[in-house]
Amino acid sequence: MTSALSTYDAVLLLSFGGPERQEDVVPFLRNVTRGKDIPDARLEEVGRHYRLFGGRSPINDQNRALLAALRSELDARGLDIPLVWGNRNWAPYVADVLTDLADSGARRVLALATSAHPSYSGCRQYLEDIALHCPPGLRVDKVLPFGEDQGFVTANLEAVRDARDALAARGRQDPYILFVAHSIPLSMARTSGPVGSAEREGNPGGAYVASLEAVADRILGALAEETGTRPDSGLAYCSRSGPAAVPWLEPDVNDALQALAERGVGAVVVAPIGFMSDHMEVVYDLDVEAAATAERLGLEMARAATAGVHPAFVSGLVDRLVSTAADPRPCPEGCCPRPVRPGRPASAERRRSGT
Ligand SMILES: CC1=C(CCC(=O)O)c2cc3nc(cc4[nH]c(cc5[nH]c(cc1n2)c(C)c5CCC(=O)O)c(CCC(=O)O)c4C)C(CCC(=O)O)=C3C
Ligand SMILES: [Fe+2]
Repeated sequence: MTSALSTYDAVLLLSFGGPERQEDVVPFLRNVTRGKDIPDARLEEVGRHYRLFGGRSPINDQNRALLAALRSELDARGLDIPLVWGNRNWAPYVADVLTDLADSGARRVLALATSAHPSYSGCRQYLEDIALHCPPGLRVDKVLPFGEDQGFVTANLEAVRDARDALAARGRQDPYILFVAHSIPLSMARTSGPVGSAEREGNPGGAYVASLEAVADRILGALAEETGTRPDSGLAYCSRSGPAAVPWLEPDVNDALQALAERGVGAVVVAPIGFMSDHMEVVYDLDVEAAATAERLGLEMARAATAGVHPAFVSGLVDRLVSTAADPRPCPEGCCPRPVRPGRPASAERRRSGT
C-alpha cells in the first residue's frame, strides 16, 4: 500500500533510555546529567530508585513492547518501512542508530519521541539530540507531541474507568480522580509552546499544562456522559528535582493526597496521564511513594494504567506517523526553548545534552 510514509526510509522511535543492570546505574545518570558536574555520591542518591528495582528501569522493555506493537500495526496496514529505536541516555544510542541509518543509505527518517506532552524535556531536547548526532545527508523530521490525540485519550479513559471499577469492587464508589504528570520548572512550563489558542496564552503553565488539562477534561467529560456526574478531580505532579528555591509545577502528588485526606476524601484514582508508559517515575514515585502516602492517610488508592501498547493508542501513533509524513511541520521557532541555567554561558551549553 502506498502512503506518504513511503517517502521516508525509516521510522525512528526516540526515547530517554534507562539502565538495565546495577552496573549501568551510575554511567546512565552520568549521561543524563552530562555537563553539570554532579559528584558520584549525589548520583548514587538519585540512583536509589533504580537500585531498588535491581538497577533496571522499566523504560527499555516498555519501548521494546511498543516497537513490537507499532511493527504489527504498520504491517497490518501494509506499511513495510523499517522501524528502529534510539535513546538519548542509554544504548541503543540515537547517535549510533542515525550513523547506521546513514551508512545503509537512508536519506529521510521520521522520528517519534516517547513524550506525549510538549516541553523542552519532551520535545525540543529530542530535536537537539538529532541535530547533534545527525550525519550529513540525513534529514530527520519529528512528530509533534501527541498527548491530545484521541488514541491517547481513549487509552487513558479506559484505564481510569478500570481503576474506578476496581475501587468500586472494594466498596469505594465515586473516587476522586487525581491526574498526575512529571513536574517541570515553572520557567520550562511557561515556555512549553506551541502557543496557539487564547486558552494556552492565558495558561501560566503554558502548553504543557494546557495539554494535560485538555486530556483530563476529555476523560472527565466522557465519564460524566456515562454516569451523569462529572467526578471530582485535580491535577498534581511527581518527580520534581533540583534546588528547592527554583519553583516547579505544584502540587506534589503526596501533598495533594494529604489535602484530599484532610477534606475527607476516602478513595482516589491516581491517573498518570503525563506518562505514556510505566517509567521509573510511575513505578517508584507513584506505585511505591504515593501509594505509601495514601496508605498512611487511610486513603484507598488505585493507580490507573499508562497508555503503553493500548491498541487505540498504537493505532493513533501510526495515524500520526502517516499524517506527519504527508505534512511534516517543524516545531515552531522559539517554542519549548532550552532552559537557561544561571551562571552558565549559553554557548558552553549548546553542544551538551542532559535531561
Ligand atoms: C518533562 C519530562 C519528561 C517527559 C515525560 C516523559 O517522557 O515521561 C521526562 C522524562 C524522563 N525523565 C527520566 C529520568 C530522569 N529525569 C531527570 C531529570 C529531569 N527530568 C525532567 C523532566 C522530564 N523528564 C526535568 C525538568 C529534570 C531536571 C533536569 C534539570 O534540572 O536539568 C533525571 C535526573 C535526576 C533527577 O533530577 O531526578 C532522571 C534520571 C526518564 C527515565 C525514566 C525511567 O528510567 O523509566 C524519563 C522518561
Ligand atoms: Fe526526567
